[in-house]
Parts: sequence; C-alpha cells; structure tokens
Amino acid sequence: MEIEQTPLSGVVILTPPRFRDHRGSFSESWNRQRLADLGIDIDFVQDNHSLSHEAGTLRGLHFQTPPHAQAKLVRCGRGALFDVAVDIRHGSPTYGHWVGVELSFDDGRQLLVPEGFLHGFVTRQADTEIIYKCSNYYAPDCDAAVRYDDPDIGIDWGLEASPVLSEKDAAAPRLRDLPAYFEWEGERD
Ligand SMILES: Cc1cn([C@H]2C[C@H](O)[C@@H](COP(=O)(O)OP(=O)(O)O[C@H]3O[C@H](C)C(=O)[C@H](O)[C@H]3O)O2)c(=O)[nH]c1=O
Repeated sequence: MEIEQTPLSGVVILTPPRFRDHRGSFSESWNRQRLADLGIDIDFVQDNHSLSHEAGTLRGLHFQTPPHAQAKLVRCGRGALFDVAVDIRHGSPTYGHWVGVELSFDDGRQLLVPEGFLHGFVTRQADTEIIYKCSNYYAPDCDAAVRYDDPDIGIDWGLEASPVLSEKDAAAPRLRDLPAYFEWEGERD
C-alpha cells in the first residue's frame, strides 16, 4: 500500500497494490489492518456509490455536522474524477485551504478525507462512478454544503464549462456564512 501525504494534515493519498493478468486486474480496495498498520484506524460503517452521467458533473462541497461528522475513503469505480478536500477546522494553520487529486479506476488511487473537511468532486469522463467509505451513517438533518466556487476557498476545478449541479449545491452558502462546526485539535501558536 503506497501512502502519500498532502499539504493538509490528515488528508492522504493511498494506492493499494493492483494485480494484473490476462483476465484484467484485482486489488483489495480496503483492508482495515493494512490501514491500521499505517496508523489509519477508522471504523467505516457505510459505503456510498454514485454514478454521474456527464463529464463536468460536480457534487459538493459537502459534509455532515457533528455529532454525525464523517471521515471518507474515496475511490473511482469507473471513469475519472477530480476529488477535493477543504480544511474547515477553525484554528487550523490550513483553515480554508484545499487539495485536489485526480482519481481514476485505472490509477486505483484513493483519497482519505478526515472529519472536519469539506468533500467534493467533479467528473472528468461520462458515466463516472465514485465509491467511498464513510465513518458515520447518513444523517439528513446534519447534511451540509458550501458552494463549490466560494471565492474565499478558490478551488481550481479545471472546468471547461459550467458544471452540472444539484439544486442543493447551486444554492449552497459561502464558508464564511457557516457556524464554526469544527475546531482544530493541534498545537496553537
Ligand atoms: C449522501 C447520501 C444521500 N442519500 C440520498 C439522499 C438523496 O435522496 C439522494 C442523493 O443525495 P445527494 O444529492 O446528497 O447526493 P450527492 O450530491 O452525491 O452527495 C454526496 O456527495 C458528496 C461528494 C459527499 O461527499 C457526500 O457523501 C454526499 O453529500 O441520496 C442517502 O440515502 N444516503 C447518503 O449517505
């Protein structure tokens, strides 16, 4: 299992080994002990799987508020997408900062998005499928969003045209208009 750090503490890129032969390929997409051996011991309880028909479909930026906050382990089941995490832990030295990673079925990479981060993605191909493990169950009353084009975050989505959005995402608020749901637990200066 390869692990690659990102500029946001806790957001890491994981690449499980993939075994290829004349039939195709095989990989263990999730192995709790392998992650625990890397110091990542998260009790995932729900798998999500969504299909987006058009390239340029953007879902996000989403999170669940405490006490139903979710960590997510994201992978691309078919096609390709650009996956983004945004630090919203108040007091964090990277508060409001984002990181984006291209994920595809072919490269087999995964992004770990901890609690306290927004998550969103935009598809790069038609009929792209995203599959992700969640560390807490869906809680509609705690489902929240921030607009994908929030100027205070400034994500470069690599869009060539306006994205395909849900009504919810098209009407999402700016980060500055949200309460402080998450506090950074690191050492303060
Ligand atoms: C998230 C979720 C949704 N639903 C139902 C609720 C709606 O009737 C339908 C579509 O939900 P939504 O439009 O919120 O789906 P996405 O826009 O893909 O949202 C997700 O996409 C971003 C990128 C995420 O990281 C979150 O997991 C999640 O917010 O599925 C469920 O029944 N369970 C669930 O866990």
